Amino acid sequence: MKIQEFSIRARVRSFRFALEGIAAFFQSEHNAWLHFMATVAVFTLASLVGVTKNELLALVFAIGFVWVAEMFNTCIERVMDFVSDQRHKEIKFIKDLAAGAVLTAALTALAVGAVVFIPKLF
Ligand SMILES: Nc1ncnc2c1ncn2[C@@H]1O[C@H](COP(=O)(O)OP(=O)(O)OP(=O)(O)O)[C@@H](O)[C@H]1O
Repeated sequence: MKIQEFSIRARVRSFRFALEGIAAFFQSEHNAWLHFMATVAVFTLASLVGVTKNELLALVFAIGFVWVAEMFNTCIERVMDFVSDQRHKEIKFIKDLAAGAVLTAALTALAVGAVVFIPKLF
């Protein structure tokens, strides 16, 4: 593989493609809007009840973790649909595992949210 020279222009281009990817995620996936609303709700609640810097960091990481898991899940679903439009047990395994990863991330975020908010609310 040819090693390319570092170029600010190429980096800016890659960054633009990444932003286009995020925009496409919002345009094509209803789940993106659900995550967005959940993200707004969490930060609104955090500002209302007041959180420490460490609690805020935990919330930011937990939410980012869910966003990243959902985006990779979407990539995996798209790749699988592109590879084959037939039903296949290997595709089922791959898609179910990717969905399981999202669920794991969401449960992790729920646990973080519970640890941060429950003592402040009850
Ligand atoms: N080609 C296939 N072969 C076998 N099983 C499949 C196939 N495509 C989908 N499935 C099954 O259907 C489930 C849902 O797949 P699908 O691609 O429709 O995701 P989705 O329900 O749209 O997910 P999301 O709500 O995250 O967008 C998969 O987890 C898998 O169990």
